[in-house]
Amino acid sequence: MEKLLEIKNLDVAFLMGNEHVPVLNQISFDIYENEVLAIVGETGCGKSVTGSAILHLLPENAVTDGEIYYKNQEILKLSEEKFRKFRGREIASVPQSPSTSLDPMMVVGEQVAECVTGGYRQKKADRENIQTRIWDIFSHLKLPGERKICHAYPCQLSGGMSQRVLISMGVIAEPRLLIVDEPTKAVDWILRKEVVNVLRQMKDEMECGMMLITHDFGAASQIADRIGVMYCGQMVEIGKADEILNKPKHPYTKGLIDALPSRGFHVMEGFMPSFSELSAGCRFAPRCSRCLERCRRHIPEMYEDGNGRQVRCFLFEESGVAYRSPCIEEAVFNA
Ligand SMILES: Nc1ncnc2c1ncn2[C@@H]1O[C@H](COP(=O)(O)OP(=O)(O)OP(=O)(O)O)[C@@H](O)[C@H]1O
Ligand code: NI
Repeated sequence: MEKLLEIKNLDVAFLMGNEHVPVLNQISFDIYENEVLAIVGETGCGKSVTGSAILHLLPENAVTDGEIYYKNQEILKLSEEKFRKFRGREIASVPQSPSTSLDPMMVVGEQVAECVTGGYRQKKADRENIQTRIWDIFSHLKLPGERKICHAYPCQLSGGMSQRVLISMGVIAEPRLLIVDEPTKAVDWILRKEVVNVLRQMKDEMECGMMLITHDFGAASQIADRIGVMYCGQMVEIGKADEILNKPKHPYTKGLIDALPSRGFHVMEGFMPSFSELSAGCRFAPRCSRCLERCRRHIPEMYEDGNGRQVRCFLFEESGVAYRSPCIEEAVFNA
């Protein structure tokens, strides 16, 4: 599979008065064509900032460093004008919540059409074209009575229908890469299942890569091909979804999985440190039950096993040994 997106050593800091608060630190990962990469991690770890950096949506007080390549072209440093040709058609995002992203005074068909350059204000032929495409996407997303729904106002739709309208807004321009930030955050349990199902169906039917940002490990493991785990502005582990779920290597990933209701609800102790008070050494060290003396003094790098699994943890520094021998690996965690 071809690489669609390649992020190399991305740093993002925010200027807060005279203070320079570093948030993202050396983030590197790839997204391949037609794959779903989920980014998980607890609140405030930098998932949305990463998505905003890709979409050129960071606020003015953000300072960035590093590179982001989309189909081999560097896009992080592109001017707004040059980036415009990527937004929508190449890289698009699904708005976060119906209540903040849908205009209550406008019929939803028109709002979806606005996501294509020119919207309904285009020539008649194009307008009809867009209309047909909206019907097509609505029926694809199993929005019953798609023609009628185009003329409905947001308050006339159920929660599940509104969520699907938002997804339509992301996919109407047929992007190659779709960024979906926290699709299940504000929705209840029944709706969550529905959103997960729609996304899973989209993954199978539409040919685009997807970056799914969520703190919901359950949703991530149901939809994603690979999962990247972030902690306090750093990527700490990345690998195939089933391997991350069934054989987590980083102690933080293991903690997140143990906290899942299906795995016993063992909630991790402690809190993520604040970005302005980071101590030397591994950022997870203060909460880590496997912490070694050196973890408090030195920052571990990302170690790679040669099969695409990366772990930022000294326990896997001698990856040749730790990765090749399952018994040693078990020993590390079960000791
Ligand atoms: N404009 C900004 N100015 C200053 N700090 C910011 C700004 N935007 C985000 N941050 C900080 O960056 C950090 C990462 O935020 P981000 O929104 O990426 O977290 P997240 O992982 O998406 O969390 P959540 O799961 O709650 O959405 C947070 O500490 C946040 O306060
Ligand atoms: Ni977020």
